[in-house]
Order: sequence, then structure tokens, then C-alpha cells
Amino acid sequence: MPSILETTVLSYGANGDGLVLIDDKPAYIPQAVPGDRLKLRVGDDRHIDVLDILTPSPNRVEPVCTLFGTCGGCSMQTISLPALLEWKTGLVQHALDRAGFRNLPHIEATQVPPLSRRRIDLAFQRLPGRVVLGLHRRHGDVVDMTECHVIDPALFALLDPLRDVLSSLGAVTGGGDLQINLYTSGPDILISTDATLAPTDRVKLAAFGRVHKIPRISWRSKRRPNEGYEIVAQQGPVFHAFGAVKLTPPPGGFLQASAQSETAIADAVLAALPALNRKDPIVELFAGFGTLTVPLAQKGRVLAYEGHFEAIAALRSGAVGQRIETTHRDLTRQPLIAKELAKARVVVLDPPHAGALIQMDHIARSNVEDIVYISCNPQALQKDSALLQKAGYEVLSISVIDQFLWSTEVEAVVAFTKSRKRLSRRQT
Ligand SMILES: C[S@@+](CC[C@H](N)C(=O)[O-])C[C@H]1O[C@@H](n2cnc3c(N)ncnc32)[C@H](O)[C@@H]1O
Repeated sequence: MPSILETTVLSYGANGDGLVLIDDKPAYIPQAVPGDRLKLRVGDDRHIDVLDILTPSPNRVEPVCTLFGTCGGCSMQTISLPALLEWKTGLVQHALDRAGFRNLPHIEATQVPPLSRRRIDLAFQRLPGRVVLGLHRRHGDVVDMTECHVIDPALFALLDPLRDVLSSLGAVTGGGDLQINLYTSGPDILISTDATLAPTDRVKLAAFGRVHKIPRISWRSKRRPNEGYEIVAQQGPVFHAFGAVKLTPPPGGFLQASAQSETAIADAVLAALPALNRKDPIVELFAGFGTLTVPLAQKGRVLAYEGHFEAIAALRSGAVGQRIETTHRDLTRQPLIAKELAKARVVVLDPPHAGALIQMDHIARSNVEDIVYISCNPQALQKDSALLQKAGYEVLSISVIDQFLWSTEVEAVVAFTKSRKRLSRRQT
């Protein structure tokens, strides 16, 4: 027999659903906000329906987007942005706490504005008579992105024309993916389809690029992504500027999600460095095509390592004349060992979502005094930094950057040190 009950949402689970206790067992309710008093119907199979929000949490707000709840992009639009930032800050704090660190310093937290996202990964699907283009609904098909409060309006304006051109392509037989990076030179588009592009498809994409002033459109097989990409249409130079340094990133290159977060992350990294002479070696791991490498080179001599060949090649050719040495290296298969790390005055690492456990093990065994870790995943931060904690490092500073608004994702820049002198000046 289903039961009706009233309960209060206690907190969020890791995936942003509200946690309640039913018969002392945890259950998670999408869109519920900690502090909400809810009336629920609980089925025999423990399926839960929210019948009413009896008293909304003080942090509850109306979702800004009419696609909220359908589109898989934003799961956290029922909580105010300041409260969301506080929750994300707590995730980072909790991760470091669970890694064993005590007496954590004050956390600096910033949030990017809406409509600032300049990197999007979308999916498309051919339906009778049209193509839908957007994000997958949670565990489901593609939801047409007819509204978005996250992405840069320049990217949103391309979506309708993209639907038209995709629906005209013979290669779009079923579903596919689309990645757009808004580089300094303009939008850079990478399309993946199951079928190979026909010659007429290439003509259509070139015309699309000319009309919409897209410097480069590339294509790769969705079935064989490891075969790389081909440039289908190029109207002009492709470049991205880090200050005065201009580089030519590869299609699909890693770009920080917004210009504001790129600046906030780079500023936090620079502020976390120890005092350096311009010749001091900075070992930078997971450098991408140079978001942090270029600013770091203003402070010391950067030895940058990256596993994506084309990204590091772009950095190498764009950073000529800077104090930057580049190495293509897979840091999971061939991590830098303690002996190699000994040359570093400081190690800066910005690993992918899974973290860098293997590499971190070697860092923890090295004699490097200062480590700056850029994290996009608190769980990985916890595992990786636990190795530093065991090796005697302490947390010197923490910056949290919310660059994926209305999602559970959170970025953090954490400085670890063994230097008693630096720790004595730590802000608490
Ligand atoms: C979070 S991105 C950071 C890139 C850069 N620091 C930035 O801010 O633009 C992580 C980078 O790690 C690289 N990467 C992923 N796995 C790797 C591995 N096993 N070895 C070396 N680099 C890897 C990716 O290609 C990507 O450039």
C-alpha cells in the first residue's frame, strides 16, 4: 500500500538530488532543495511522487528556463545561485576534509555569469522532417535546445542554422555529436556523424561556414573517433589568444568553459605560486594547449607536459619566444617520476575528470615543496590529495570557481605546501 508522508529535505546527494530519509533509509528526489518541507507518496517499490511543497526552502527559486526538468543540461535551477555556490564550495571543503586535511583556510568562491559558456558539446538526432539539436535528457533522447540561459548568445544564434544544415546532410542518418568552441577567431565546429560525408555535404558545410562566418568546420566519424578529424571547410585563420600570445588550437581542443572562468582559474593559480625567480622551473602537467602555461611563463620557466599531441603541438608552435618547453607525454602510462620532478620549484597540475592518481603518487614521493592542483571533480580531488596529505603536505589556499552554472560541476584551485614559512602566513 502506498503511504503518504511529510518530510524535510536534509541535504543534496552528490548528483544534486535532494536527500530525505524514508523509514530511516536515504532516498533522493530530483529538484528538491535542502530545507523544503514536502508531502510525498511512497509506493511499495519505494517510488516517490512529490504531491506538494508544503514549505519551500528559503533558497528555493523558480527555474529560469522553460526546458528545466526536460533538458539534461541544468539539474540545479530550483536553488538560488548564491546558495548553489555555497553548496559547491562545501563539496570541495568536504573532499579535502575526507582526504584528511584539517584547519582548512578561508575559501575564495566565484561564479560566472549566465550566458557566458563558450564551449558546448551537443547531440543531434534526425527525426521525420527535422533535426533536433541540444542535450540529452537525463537517461534519454535529445531535447531540442530552443532556449538556454547558459551558453553565449553568439553560440545560441548558430543553433537554428545548424539544425537546417544538419538536416540537409546525407551523412546525418541517425544521431551525431557537435562540439563548438568559441575561440578568439570565432566559433570552431567539430561534427561527428555515423556515415561519411558525401561531396555534396562538404559543399553545404562550406557554404554554411561562409554565410555564418565560421573560420573552420571539421568532421570525424562517430564510429571511429580514434581515426581523428578532417577539416571540411576553412574560411580563415583559427586562433585563440592568451594575452598577447596567439595559438591555433586543434578542433575539439580543451577550452575552459568561459572567458571569466579562464581568468579566475589563471589568477588563482598565479596567486597560489610560491615566490619565483624568472628562471625557476615550473612543471606543468596536463597543459592542454596552454591556458595556464602562457600566464605561468610570466612567473618562471615552464616545462609543460600534455598527452593530446595536437594540443601540445599547438602550444609549441604558438609559444615560440616564451619561456615554455613542451613535451608530449601520456602521464597515466608514463608519469613523471620523483627524480624527474626534482627539477621543479613548483608543480602545477590540471588533470581530466578522473584525476591523476598514478601521477600524484610520484608527486607525493618527490621532494617538491609546492603543488598547485586544479580540480574539476571533488571525488578525484579527494583521492589524489589524500596522497599529498599522507606525504605531509598541508592546504595553503583554496579557490572555488563555479563555471558550470546550474549543474553539480565545480572547479577548484588548491595550493598544497610543505613550507612552514608559507603556512605561517596562511589566511584562515
Ligand atoms: C582539464 S584539461 C586541462 C587543460 C589545460 N590545463 C587548460 O586549462 O586548458 C586536462 C588535460 O589533460 C589532458 N590529458 C588527459 N589525459 C591525459 C594523460 N593520460 N596524459 C597527459 N595528458 C592527459 C587532456 O588532453 C587535457 O588537455
